[in-house]
Amino acid sequence: MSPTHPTILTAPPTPSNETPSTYTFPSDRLLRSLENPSLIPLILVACGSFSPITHMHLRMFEMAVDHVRQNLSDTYEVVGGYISPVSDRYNKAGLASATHRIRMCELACEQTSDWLMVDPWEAEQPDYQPTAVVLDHVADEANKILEPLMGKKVQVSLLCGADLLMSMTPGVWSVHDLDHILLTYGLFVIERNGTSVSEAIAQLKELNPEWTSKVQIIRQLIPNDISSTSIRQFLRLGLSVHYLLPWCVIQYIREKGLYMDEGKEKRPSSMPPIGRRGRALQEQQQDRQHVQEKDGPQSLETVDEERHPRTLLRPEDATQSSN
Ligand SMILES: Nc1ncnc2c1ncn2[C@@H]1O[C@H](COP(=O)(O)OP(=O)(O)OP(=O)(O)O)[C@@H](O)[C@H]1O
Ligand SMILES: NC(=O)c1ccc[n+]([C@@H]2O[C@H](COP(=O)(O)O)[C@@H](O)[C@H]2O)c1
Repeated sequence: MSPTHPTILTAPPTPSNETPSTYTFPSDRLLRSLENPSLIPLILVACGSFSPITHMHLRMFEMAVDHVRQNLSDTYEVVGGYISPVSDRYNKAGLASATHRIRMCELACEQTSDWLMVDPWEAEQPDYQPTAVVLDHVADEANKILEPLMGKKVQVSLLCGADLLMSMTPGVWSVHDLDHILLTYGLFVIERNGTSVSEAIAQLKELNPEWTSKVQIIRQLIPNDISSTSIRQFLRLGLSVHYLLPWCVIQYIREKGLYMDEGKEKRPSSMPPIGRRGRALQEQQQDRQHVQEKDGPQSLETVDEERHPRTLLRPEDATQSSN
């Protein structure tokens, strides 16, 4: 256990594998056959808040497909991609309701992609579902459909940004889940401004040298630093978010009046109130310079510690981490 992580006081409810009766695993866009039958079919799953979904969330999948084609073409063929929005039980400030987040993701996938899908299973569960359980769910459902058609098991992998990789420490994740995710599924990690990938990898290696064997790092050749937090801040300030997220999502946000006030957003904002913007922006730049001089490059609003709530352990691990 890392001594830097506080004792977990609130254990989440026991993960439930009950599936609501109306639920059907979305599979209409899954490829049913492989172009090269000797390869392993690969499904990418991105877990997160998606509040709201941005162009970068969608682009992560395209970057991962390019990465597979360029570096792993002798092993994998991508046959599907899923976005799995987290449920309302996720203890994070500033989230729209799961219903809205699912719908925004669906609109974005329907209108900007011909292969991405949204799996609402995680968001519709009454209890918080650890990411390991979500990946198990997708692997089970996808294999029910594809294994008989392809005669082999599908490999499911987690697609995420480097900040999520950096959060992978006992205290935020259970050791059992890290073991399961990193050894069974593997990770496709998109580098992200504010997180040192090499530091994150070193941290993971120190915990268990085997854990990095299935981690693929994807460089951002055209850096894109969009975050949902900055979109929410822009919306509150009445600034344009055009070209940062799909138009259909912008329309949905306007129609439903989402992200217009501070709401539950408690995390310190790096965006100043509109009247003081000029001066505050100046201060922000000075701060940023100070932080960069001190700690290397990072974005003020996206320090990893603020990004991920620390109350996601399974009950048995909460006990572990307080010892
Ligand atoms: N600009 C980005 N570069 C790399 N990865 C990203 C980027 N934006 C989002 N991601 C990744 O997408 C996944 C889901 O993101 P999430 O919904 O948490 O968005 P976010 O922008 O990080 O949200 P928030 O600002 O609310 O913390 C995470 O693994 C996150 O690291
Ligand atoms: N223990 C876990 O399974 C664990 C820990 C931290 C984050 N996560 C997941 O990572 C994602 C993080 O999303 P955000 O970046 O929006 O906080 C969420 O889907 C969350 O469920 C899972």
